Amino acid sequence: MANVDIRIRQVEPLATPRQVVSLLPVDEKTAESIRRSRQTVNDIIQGRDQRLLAIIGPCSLHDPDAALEYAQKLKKLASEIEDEMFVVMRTYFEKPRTVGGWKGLILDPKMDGSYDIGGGILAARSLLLDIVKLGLPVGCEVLDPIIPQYIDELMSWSSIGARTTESQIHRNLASGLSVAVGFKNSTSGDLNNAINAIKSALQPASFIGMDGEGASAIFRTTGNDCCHLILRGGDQSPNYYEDDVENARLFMQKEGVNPAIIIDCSHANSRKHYERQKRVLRSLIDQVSWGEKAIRGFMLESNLEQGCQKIPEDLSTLKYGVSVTDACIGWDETERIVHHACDLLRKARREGGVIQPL
Ligand SMILES: O=C[C@H](O)[C@H](O)COP(=O)(O)O
Ligand SMILES: C=C(OP(=O)(O)O)C(=O)O
Repeated sequence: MANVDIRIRQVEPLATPRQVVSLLPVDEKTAESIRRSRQTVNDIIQGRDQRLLAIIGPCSLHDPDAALEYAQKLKKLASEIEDEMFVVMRTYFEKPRTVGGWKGLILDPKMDGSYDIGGGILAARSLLLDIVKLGLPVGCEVLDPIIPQYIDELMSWSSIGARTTESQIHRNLASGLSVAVGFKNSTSGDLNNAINAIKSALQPASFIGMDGEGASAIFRTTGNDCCHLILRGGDQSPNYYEDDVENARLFMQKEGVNPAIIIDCSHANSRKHYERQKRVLRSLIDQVSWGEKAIRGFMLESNLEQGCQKIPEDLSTLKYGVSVTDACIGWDETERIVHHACDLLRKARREGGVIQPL
């Protein structure tokens, strides 16, 4: 008996990226609209477009019908506020768990521990295609380094989560992704790892990956000049307050990186109380109105219905439009607070560009 793979139970074939892409191709009109939205995101991150990047959507997507219904509502909202905000739908299919739990639609689309990853990749790509065809850009967390081969041409923005920001594999990946990449601060609240990640991903990298044909390949990247910091709060406290943002900006400037900051209204910034996201949003809108230029956008965890639910044994009892991971604000509240935020920004601009601090 060979001494290899002693802890591998089974190895199964998986469709190559090329096969999946040819089954679910993107048409030229949609590809062009993705190119444009990527450029807008890059312009916001690099300070050429003064609007806020608004990354809004469910903590995770588990039901394609509900996700598409949500996307239709978000598309309408996006066009109502496009003078102040550029909306990207949060379309998260991979969930990094603290210990365990459902790991997202790509890994476990049937939500029963069967890990039908082939089915999950098809479901995710098909849903992303439906959403981008509405003219709504999408953004995902990149967790597994191979998955981008299957979906990255559809994304306009991406993030590296708090638990992987320190990982060289993810930094290398970010240096080669076609989109702007936000690095979250660590779960402890430490910013060093994220700033180091931004510096690292700016550099060209070489790493081993899988190409479109499913073969091992060496990828050599150009480096990514659209990486930015996402403040998500830490174990001890939130980090969206004025002092936190100022400190982060000064730190980034000192380290010679573009001071582009996105504020995550959820996670440790809301202390995982979904209804507190609106106070984070209000604070960052005030800071932008007072002239804080480093804030380039925000993230909101929002769904059709508020709250969250445990995944039940009997999946037929799942509540429609309710998150199965972190709790979200519901749609009506999302519309209300985002409209309110835009009204405040418009008012600030009318009153002379920005409202001066006292
Ligand atoms: O955004 C989702 C969660 O905060 C993240 O995946 C960690 O979740 P967990 O602590 O419930 O595992
Ligand atoms: C997992 C997430 O966030 P974080 O990495 O900040 O915990 C998330 O945004 O879904």
